Amino acid sequence: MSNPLAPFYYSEETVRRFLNWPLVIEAVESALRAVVAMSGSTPNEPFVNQPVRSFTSSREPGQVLLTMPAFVGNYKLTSAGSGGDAANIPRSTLACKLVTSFSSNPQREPPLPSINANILLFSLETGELTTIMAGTDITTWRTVAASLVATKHLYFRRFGPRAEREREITVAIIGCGVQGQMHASAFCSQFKVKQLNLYNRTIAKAQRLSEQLQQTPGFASQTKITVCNSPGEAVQGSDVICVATYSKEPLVYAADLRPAGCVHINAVGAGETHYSEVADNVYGLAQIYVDSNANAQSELIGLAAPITAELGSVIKHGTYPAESAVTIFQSMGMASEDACVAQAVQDAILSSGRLPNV
Ligand SMILES: NC(=O)C1=CN([C@@H]2O[C@H](COP(=O)(O)OP(=O)(O)OC[C@H]3O[C@@H](n4cnc5c(N)ncnc54)[C@H](O)[C@@H]3O)[C@@H](O)[C@H]2O)C=CC1
Ligand SMILES: O=C([O-])C1=[NH+]CCC1
Repeated sequence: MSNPLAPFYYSEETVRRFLNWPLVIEAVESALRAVVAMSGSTPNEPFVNQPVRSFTSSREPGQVLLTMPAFVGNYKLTSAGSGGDAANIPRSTLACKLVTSFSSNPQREPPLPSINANILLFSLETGELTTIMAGTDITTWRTVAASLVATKHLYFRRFGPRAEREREITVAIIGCGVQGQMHASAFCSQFKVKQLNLYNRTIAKAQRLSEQLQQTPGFASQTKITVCNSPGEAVQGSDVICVATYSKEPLVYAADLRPAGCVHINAVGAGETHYSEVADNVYGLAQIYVDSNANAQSELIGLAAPITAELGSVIKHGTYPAESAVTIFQSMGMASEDACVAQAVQDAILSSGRLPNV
């Protein structure tokens, strides 16, 4: 019998209470691994059916609606975060994220986020819509988690299995909007960041982020923060670079990278194309990793260099880059990441005994 209360609704405020790094990182890593397997290729292994997402332009340039469906089969969520009876049981999720990107929203009065999302979860038995979950924070957290996972496997693991806990790094954040802010705080909380370089087109925004970070309880006191006057200044001497803007012009150039290489770049944002923030001469010397080859084929047309591999295959097979490599994680964002995180959040909410429709 249908649930008379369906679909359940979980607000942004409720979702936020259940987001934490172990839960989100585990769910995102599950999605990245699962996407490597084709549907039904190995029985009982995790797999993803993820058709290419659609982009619908709205009234003005810079206003777009993305439709992001995914089925993730046979994956496990074991972290304490997802908890309850659901822990460690293979599960499957059918979901669709609807997300808009309106790049001038932060200039509105009052300002609004550029990215606004909702995630729909469907019954595997009947196909009915069971849950609508606010997805704006999930989008931010899962995108940052993908960068954290990429940095662990494409940068730190070059230096051994414990390097992400032991090795001190300098991190550059280019673009201090919603993504840049969370990249900055997450990288400082998850890794040993000795130097954090912040750059934003409007410098005051980078200065505000610097002050906020320093006032955050528990913020790593060993991290020195520098607000930079140019992206080049932020990039120079950095081991890890996270770039998350709407720039149609390159902000990261080869001449600014450490001459000895040994650099990892998380290319998160986009102008008209995903790869416009990083110069062709960086792509030319780098190994390029993506979240999904299938999405790359339709969304990275014109990329200046070939793709090395999916991040999920590096995680699965331990095929880490050489120490001196320059690597780029070209993050596009995947529906399967949203599906796995939304499922983990729903599990955590239900195991807490919290009532839906809040
Ligand atoms: N890879 C993924 O999975 C995801 C990627 N994104 C992308 O990340 C980027 C940032 O998103 P949010 O932080 O939510 O946006 P936001 O609007 O909060 O921040 C954007 C930042 O970029 C800066 N910026 C904008 N245009 C610029 C330009 N032409 N040159 C230099 N700086 C510029 C702004 O000053 C602002 O601080 C966007 O391109 C968005 O589409 C967002 C969500 C997921
Ligand atoms: O994956 C995602 O949600 C997005 N990628 C670019 C804009 C939003």
